[in-house]
Parts: sequence; C-alpha cells; structure tokens
Amino acid sequence: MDSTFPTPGHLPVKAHDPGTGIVALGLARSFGTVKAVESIDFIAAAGKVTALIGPNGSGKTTLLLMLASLLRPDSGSIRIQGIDPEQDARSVRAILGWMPDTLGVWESLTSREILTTVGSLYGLGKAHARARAAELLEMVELSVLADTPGRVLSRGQAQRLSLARALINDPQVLLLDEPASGLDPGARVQLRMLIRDLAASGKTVVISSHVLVELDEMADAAVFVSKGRTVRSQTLAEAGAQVRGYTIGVLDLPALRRFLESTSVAAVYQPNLENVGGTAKVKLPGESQATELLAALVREGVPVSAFAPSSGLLEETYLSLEGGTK
Ligand SMILES: Nc1ncnc2c1ncn2[C@@H]1O[C@H](COP(=O)(O)OP(=O)(O)OP(=O)(O)O)[C@@H](O)[C@H]1O
Repeated sequence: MDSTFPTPGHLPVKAHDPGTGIVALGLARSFGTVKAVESIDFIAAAGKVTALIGPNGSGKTTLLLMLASLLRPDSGSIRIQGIDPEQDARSVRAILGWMPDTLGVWESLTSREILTTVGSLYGLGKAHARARAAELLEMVELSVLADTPGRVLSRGQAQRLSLARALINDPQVLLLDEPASGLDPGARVQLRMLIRDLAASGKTVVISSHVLVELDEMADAAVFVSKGRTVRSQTLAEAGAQVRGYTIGVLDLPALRRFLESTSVAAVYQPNLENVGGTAKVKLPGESQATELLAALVREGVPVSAFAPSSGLLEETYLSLEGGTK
C-alpha cells in the first residue's frame, strides 16, 4: 500500500513504510441489521502503543477481530505489516498476538500445558514450546501456579495467562482487548511496564481499554471511535497541547479571583464553607500556559495549595467527543 493517509493530527504524510504496523481504511462490518463498524480508519505505528477508545458498543471488539483476521470486513482494506488478512490470514496470524477481553481457559489443563499446547499450534517444537512457556510464566509471574489447573485461576491470574498466551509466538503485532481488566494495582503497573518494553522493542501494540488515565501513561497515540466510526486520531503530545480544564486550590479565594480577573482568565469558583479558601476551575489552551499561570500565581503571592488538570489527557478528548456525538 503506497498512498497518503489521515494520521493523528490529520497531517497528510506519507503514511507508511508498508512493511510495518497496521493500516486499516474505510472498514465496515454489519451483523444482520446492526452496523457494528460503519466507517473506521485505524493506523497504528510499529514501536508505538496505540490506544483504541470508545464507549460500550462502539465497535472496538469488532474492529480488533477484523484486524486479527478472525472476522471478514464487509468493505475496506487492512494491512498488517503490509499483509492483507483477507488474502493471507495464515501469515497474519503467524506475526500477531491476540489477547481477547475474556480468555476461555481449558479448565483441566495447567497454565504450563495451555502455553505449550498453544506453542505447538504455532509450530514450536516440544522443547522450544516448553522453554517459551516457562519464560512467559516467569514474565507474568505465574510460575508458582504453572502446574495448577486453569479452572482455579482468579480473574487477574487468567488475564496474565492470556497475555502470556498472546506472546507465545513472539508476535510483531499485539492486539490487547481490555488487558488490565481484573488486575490489581501492582499487576497493572507491571503490565504498563511490560507493554512499554514490548513497544520499545519495535512491536506494534494496540490496546482497547476504558481506563483512560492508565492509557495516558501507556499510549503514544489514540484512536477514538463512536457508533462504529472513527471520530478522532491524536498523539498524546497533541492531546497535551489541547485546551484542558485545570482545578486550582487556594487558601485565599478572593486573592485568586482578583488575580484571574485582572488577567482575564475565566473561572468557575467554589468557595470553602469554613474558611476563605476554595477552588477555581479554568480552561487553559495548553500545558505551557498552565505552567505560566502557576508561576505567575506563585510570583504574585497567591497561596496556591493545589494545581492540577481536572481530568486525564485522553479523558479530556473523550469527554469533548462524547458531548459532540450524543
Ligand atoms: N456477533 C454479533 N452479532 C450481532 N451483533 C453484534 C455481534 N457482535 C457485535 N455486535 C453488535 O455490534 C456493536 C459493536 O459491538 P462491539 O462488541 O464491537 O463493541 P465494543 O466497542 O467492543 O463494546 P464494549 O466496550 O462494550 O466491549 C454492538 O451494538 C453489538 O451489540
């Protein structure tokens, strides 16, 4: 494929080294009369983590299934590392790791047996499959449960096994559907580090998730979908540069109000009931303006006790889109 595509920020750049990442354009897929995916463009670069974000029922899983060659699109084109899954599903599956939102575990098999079995399905020899299974069990910290049956795994443990399963063939492209769901806070931090490492090693990583704050720390770019359509693509740097709500906490609200009014910054004020302090909510055009405002407040002696974005970067975009798509 060799043409120009809309990229995050909508800059028409030469999209692609055709050998890398994912390029899906104009995708549509219906189930009977339900248009699960109506018009989705999705680009994910190699070496980056791309978030797929959208409300329930917006078509994320349907899109991932098409990218994974498990579902045929009614129309549109897909290239995974330059390969068309409709023409060559086998080659796509060989380079792809798929972590579904819920893992069907073979209940009587142990975690080790599940991984070695999947390994042999990918054509790994017995010894290689066993070694790879041991390595992955170690990586997702399931070694102690390696020989207990799948049915006794907790939801979080099953999620970790699912991730290990998705990595068995050392895939170049990883599709993760809600990977953090069911994980405790410690396991979420580990997952985040693991995903960053996988991207740093050159893999194309796609994550569908509702936990937007977590994606802020994990993703390089995001594609927002709603009602089966792509409604926005942006990099995290672009998200950081957009208008954003900030909450300023002060010990002296009248002093803050005087300062903001003198500099024509509009705000919504919320006084404390028991003292002269309170909070103000403001909209600022970007992170550098936020830095400047904070510095000016400190310089002017306004007693600031808190200064923080009112929501996460991606959450800000999500909420603005939600408002516009309802
Ligand atoms: N096999 C199917 N048969 C009929 N309708 C389907 C099928 N799969 C999905 N749909 C419908 O297509 C729409 C998109 O579903 P999809 O699962 O892709 O959304 P999603 O964004 O992944 O949702 P969630 O965030 O809740 O997981 C929904 O209205 C869903 O009911």
